[in-house]
Amino acid sequence: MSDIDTAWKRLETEGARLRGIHLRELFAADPGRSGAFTATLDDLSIDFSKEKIDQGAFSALLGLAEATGVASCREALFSGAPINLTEGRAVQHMALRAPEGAVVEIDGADVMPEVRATLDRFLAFAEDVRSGAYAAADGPFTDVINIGIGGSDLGPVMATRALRPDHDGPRLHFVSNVDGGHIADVTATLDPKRTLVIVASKTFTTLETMANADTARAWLSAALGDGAGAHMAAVSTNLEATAAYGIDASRVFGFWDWVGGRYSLWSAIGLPVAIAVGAQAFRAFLAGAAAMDAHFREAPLAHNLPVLLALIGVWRRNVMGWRTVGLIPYDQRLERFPAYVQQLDMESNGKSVTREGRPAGATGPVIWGEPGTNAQHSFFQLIHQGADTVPVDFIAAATPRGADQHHHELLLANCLAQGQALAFGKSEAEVRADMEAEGKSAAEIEMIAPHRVFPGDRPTTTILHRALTPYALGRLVALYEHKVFVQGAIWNVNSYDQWGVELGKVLAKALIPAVKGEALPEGLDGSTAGLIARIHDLKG
Ligand SMILES: O=P(O)(O)OC[C@H]1O[C@](O)(CO)[C@@H](O)[C@@H]1O
Repeated sequence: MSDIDTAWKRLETEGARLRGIHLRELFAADPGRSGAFTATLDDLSIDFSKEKIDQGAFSALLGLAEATGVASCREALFSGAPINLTEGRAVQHMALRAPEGAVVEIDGADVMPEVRATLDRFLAFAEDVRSGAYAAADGPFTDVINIGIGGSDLGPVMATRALRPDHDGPRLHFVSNVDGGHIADVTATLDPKRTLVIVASKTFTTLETMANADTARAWLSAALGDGAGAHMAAVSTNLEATAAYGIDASRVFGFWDWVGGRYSLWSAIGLPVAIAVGAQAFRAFLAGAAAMDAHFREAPLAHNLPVLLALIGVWRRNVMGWRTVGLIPYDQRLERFPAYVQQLDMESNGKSVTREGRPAGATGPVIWGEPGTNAQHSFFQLIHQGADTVPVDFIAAATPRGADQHHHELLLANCLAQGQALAFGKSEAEVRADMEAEGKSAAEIEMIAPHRVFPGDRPTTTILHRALTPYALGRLVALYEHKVFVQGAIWNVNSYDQWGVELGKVLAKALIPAVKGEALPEGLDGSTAGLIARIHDLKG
């Protein structure tokens, strides 16, 4: 049996043992377990004491990390080796936030001079837009539309909303969906004469983005004629395509094929964020991520935050067999964080073959979520009393930014209460005692009590930091990036390709003529042909 098989076997044994032990019992046996199962980096902590693990399981998880070579995979990542083997590329988004003086070599060449020059250039442009040094014909830009999708959209949207207290630049708007309603609704409220449009696309070929860019250009041209071009900027790795599209090179900002789309927020893809919050705050955001990079690279596995978060995920997914994870920020400004992590995690580790092309076991879980406390009043019912166990990550800040302290205390109390209720629940005996104290009749108690029982034993991990500053946001995003990397290493999948999105793109292109009313593609299946016929009927 290989070391890896032995490590998995040991975990199975630990899982079988712990499955039968309620979280209440784990806390009764070791009331101080939050000390043992909390890891910190400065003001950031991860408390995983409400997960169904104990020291035996924890040490088995660390054994798995060692057996699967997480530490050597981590070195390969930072070395600039082409670990994205299906595309023959290095994975080096960390270079985009590397500190002053760092040298990062890819293919034997230091990429940092170019990275720094591009960062300086796009931050200078952001400052020019903010100050009005680069202005619209009628005065400073009041509004900016970022057109992009996936990694060219979710990161900028998420970060712009998260950093609302730092937002002192022009208003930001985001158009991603090819649904014409999206761009129509955004442009309806804006003045083209005072709006800058950024077309953000790593490939500059994405159907949705190019269709929206064409529509935006037509909207600008209708108001500005030949002046429309001055209202457009682009971010891409495909500089030939941006030139062919006619966007002036002075407003085109590049990045590199060793930056995956869902890891590109740190590159010029972050331009809209920089326009919103300014260069200084953007640099603080990068510094926060760099601090997490240094921690991830240097900290021993047992105290390494991304490694621990990844191991908790492996325990939930592979040992306990729970298939989804709720990501619930108790922070309204992180409202798009679950969607951001959803792409980061599910596009990276939603794989079913190993790096060698053989069948992989259970890999990336389904990630979803909404901010608390809203989540409590919608789907938390199922998490408390549903038939499935749904593990949850909570994220909260100890202090608010630009918001009322009293509200924040209510928010935190709710976050903590959910973790308590999920872990410890409320037994039937407790429910009956409460109902008796409320003066309910024996018949009513008999009928209602089972419905009021909370089984508990439902795991949560709580991530806490001081405040959601640009630095803290950078650190948080990098935490999840590296967690995804560690899980990919353990599952032995390539976390950096996304072939699974390709087939739909090809099929959609082939169907466009038929949807427009031309001939159906040859050999089209009966269901799709029937749906197209129905669409034409309904169009009339
Ligand atoms: O930035 P691009 O090249 O337009 O791609 C957008 C998104 O599309 C994807 O390639 C998936 O289709 C994502 O990985 C990417 O973030």
